[in-house]
Amino acid sequence: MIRQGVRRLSTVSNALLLREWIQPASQATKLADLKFETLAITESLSGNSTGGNSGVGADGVLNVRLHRPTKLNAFDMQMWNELETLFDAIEHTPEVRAVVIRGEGRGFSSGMDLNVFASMQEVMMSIPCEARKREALLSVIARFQKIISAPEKCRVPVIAAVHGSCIGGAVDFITACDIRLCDTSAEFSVKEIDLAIVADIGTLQRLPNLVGEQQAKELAYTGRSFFGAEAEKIGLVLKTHVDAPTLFNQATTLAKTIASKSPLTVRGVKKVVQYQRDHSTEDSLAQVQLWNSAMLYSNDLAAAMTAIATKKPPQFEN
Ligand SMILES: CC/C=C\C=C\CC(=O)SCCNC(=O)CCNC(=O)[C@H](O)C(C)(C)COP(=O)(O)OP(=O)(O)OC[C@H]1O[C@@H](n2cnc3c(N)ncnc32)[C@H](O)[C@@H]1OP(=O)(O)O
Repeated sequence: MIRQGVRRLSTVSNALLLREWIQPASQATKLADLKFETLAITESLSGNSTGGNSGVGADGVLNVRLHRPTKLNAFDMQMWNELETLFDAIEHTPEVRAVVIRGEGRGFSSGMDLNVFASMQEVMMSIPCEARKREALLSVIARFQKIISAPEKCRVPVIAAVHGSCIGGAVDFITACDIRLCDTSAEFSVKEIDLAIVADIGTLQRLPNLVGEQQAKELAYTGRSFFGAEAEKIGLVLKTHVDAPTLFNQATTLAKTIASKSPLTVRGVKKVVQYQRDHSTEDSLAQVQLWNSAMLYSNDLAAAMTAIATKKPPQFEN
């Protein structure tokens, strides 16, 4: 009797834990339960925000703001940690179908908080062994890279809506997003060269794919500022809008459109497009064969067919 009871208890908890792996809903990482200081989750993308966290809207769009407006949304350690937590929580919140991210106040972000560089040096200097010091620095750079890569790894599309300054680490961040939109006030700079740093958290890896190697090198060698119109011309952003309200409106419309599509299919498109970037056409065609032979016959296909036949919008599960 006792052994049977033990077996049943462990079967139940195994199933529970497995279900969390498949569709995680752990309270600790649910978006609505998180409190952020340097990020704000807002009902809409427009208007000013005083912060707060209202969770994801019924439309499946998560509106995120970098929220240190008095410091031009520079990434301090709190913000790095919160971005990591945010993207982890998005994976654990199935209702999120698309993410839009913007900056609060005067711009998107002025990149790494310069105080972090000073703190990094202080922490590294406190490690007496040269090898361990370098090992520690390597692991710190790897952690920054992981956080910057989070939008690319995210299971849903992430749209960056850039107004005002977008400097250094902020360029690293937006190049890992699926789609970048901006307004005419957007001012970009691959600023690391002016700090005598080889940009090391993503820009030099992703920017050449977006704008071409020669153009990426010119921007990274000079650190010069360039504005929305040029960013669109060279292919860094998809579109430059006339002003910030229009930008936020258009970003929201795009996110809502994406969120209305089959989430399973959107996830597939993201994976397939990402795979083709890093593989040959032949390998990528083979990958999509596998994807669709596994995923084509979904409830979403049936819902889409019914929607076409009945001329009613389809309803998809997350
Ligand atoms: C392992 C490495 C990992 C990551 C590496 C990332 C690399 C980078 O991100 S390099 C780029 C670093 N960023 C910068 O160099 C930008 C510095 N800021 C500026 O040059 C200017 O602030 C500006 C963006 C040109 C805007 O100028 P302005 O409009 O005149 O505003 P300010 O008065 O200068 O700024 C308002 C307020 O914000 C503070 N602030 C702005 N940016 C930063 C920042 N990056 N770090 C820390 N603080 C910043 C600025 O000091 C002001 O604060 P006050 O308290 O009001 O003085």
